[in-house]
Amino acid sequence: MGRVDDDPLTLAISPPPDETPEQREERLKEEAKARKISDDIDEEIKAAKNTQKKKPNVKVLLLGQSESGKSTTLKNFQLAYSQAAWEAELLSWRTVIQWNLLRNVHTIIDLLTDALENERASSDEEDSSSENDGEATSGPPASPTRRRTPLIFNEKHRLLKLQLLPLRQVQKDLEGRLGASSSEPTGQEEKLAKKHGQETFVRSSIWKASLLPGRRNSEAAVGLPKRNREAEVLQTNEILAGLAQTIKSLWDDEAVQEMLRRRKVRMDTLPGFFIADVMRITKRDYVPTNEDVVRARLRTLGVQEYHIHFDTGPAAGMDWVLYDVGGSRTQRAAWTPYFDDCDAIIFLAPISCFDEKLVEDRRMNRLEDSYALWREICSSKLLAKSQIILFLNKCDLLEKKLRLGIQVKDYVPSFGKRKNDAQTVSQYFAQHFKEISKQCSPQPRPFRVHLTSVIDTRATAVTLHAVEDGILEMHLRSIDLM
Ligand SMILES: Nc1nc2c(ncn2[C@@H]2O[C@H](COP(=O)(O)OP(=O)(O)OP(=O)(O)O)[C@@H](O)[C@H]2O)c(=O)[nH]1
Ligand SMILES: [Mg+2]
Repeated sequence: MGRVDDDPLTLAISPPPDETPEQREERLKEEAKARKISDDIDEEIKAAKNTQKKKPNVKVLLLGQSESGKSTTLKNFQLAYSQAAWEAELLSWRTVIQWNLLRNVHTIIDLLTDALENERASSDEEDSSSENDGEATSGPPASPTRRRTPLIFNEKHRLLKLQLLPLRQVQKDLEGRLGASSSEPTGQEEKLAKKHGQETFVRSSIWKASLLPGRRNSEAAVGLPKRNREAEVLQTNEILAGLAQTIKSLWDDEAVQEMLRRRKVRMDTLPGFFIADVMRITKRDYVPTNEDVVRARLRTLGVQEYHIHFDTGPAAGMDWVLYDVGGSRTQRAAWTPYFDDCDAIIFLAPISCFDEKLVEDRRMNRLEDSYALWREICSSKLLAKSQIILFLNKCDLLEKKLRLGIQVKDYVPSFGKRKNDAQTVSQYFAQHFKEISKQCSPQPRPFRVHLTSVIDTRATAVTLHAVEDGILEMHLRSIDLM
């Protein structure tokens, strides 16, 4: 091994042996200058790297059909990573929950009205001796068009209807506060509501700020001075507290429950189901719980941007931008401009919907619509480099349906004679999504899937941590490549 002095580089840059003191001083000055330039360059590179790492926020899009659980997933992000903001906004959800409750009430009242009218029509034609004592009857499901429907309602029900009449106006007021707009229907409730001329489409972008006490007026405040608004809120709370017991009587009524069973309306599986909690949520000092907020239903219109700042964990110090979009067909054209530059898509497919039809197109099976949408997203060239994470959502409802004996093969013939249990069914659906991803992706991409029930905030927090790690890893890798 040679001595350091023999090293050609050392020899080349070492001072000449006959250097004078002036030359030495000059040389040292030059060396200091060069060192400064080199240090400055190093600093610039470091700063550039830092800004590169900070500048492009992680950009995530939540996609999927309407009612697939996109906004609910967003709420889970906020709950897990922006706790302070989440808690500050809890109270604003009270209005949405009250509105959801009133929609439950009016779904029942509309069915009841229908049944009562039907009763009158049939009793006109029937022998008056056929009227019973108003007790609920058992037997085949009642159909509104079928004659000789056994009568199951009495004066009590007409009185309940009358007592709850003021709630129509309260619902309208709440819609005004939330920013009611179009009349695009969703599901059974909306169909009925539409029939009765109710507004059912609520804009979710602008309502929050105006509903928090002490917040400044915003677009959603619909022109009401703050004091009037607060008075209106108090009045709503009072009316609801005053009618809570009547709403409970309606819900607990055996004939009403029998009517729902016969008409195959499973209220507890409808989005925004709160009537069973009426006594709790109409208390004057009610503050929504986390679970109430994730169960609250408010449709998204357009594309809404949310910023999440990570304080802890592997993404600490970073800002993520999440885009929550409206999922119904008319809303989907607005998604594409957001594909550019997108790090990851969280795609939600509600797998409990295998036996349901799209509200906006009653010929289209909801699972088929999810497959078609997934195909489009996977094949998008703009998204070729984006990570796509699939949430097969509403697994809790899938289990409920299968327990009720609903057969997947009746709606998905290719499912054949496989076991009709949640595990087999979800794996079967997952496999189908996987194949589409493999066939349609412009370049190979890993298939990442999670079975979720995003109303379960604890389980979802665990899923989100896994998602966070995956997205972050890919984001940092893409920065390294820049
Ligand atoms: N039981 C159950 N309900 C869920 C689940 N995920 C979402 N929901 C409920 O389904 C309803 C619709 O969820 P959203 O998150 O509002 O749906 P979305 O995809 O944002 O719908 P749009 O805004 O219309 O595109 C809400 O009332 C949720 O509480 C789930 O996994 N299980
Ligand atoms: Mg939404």
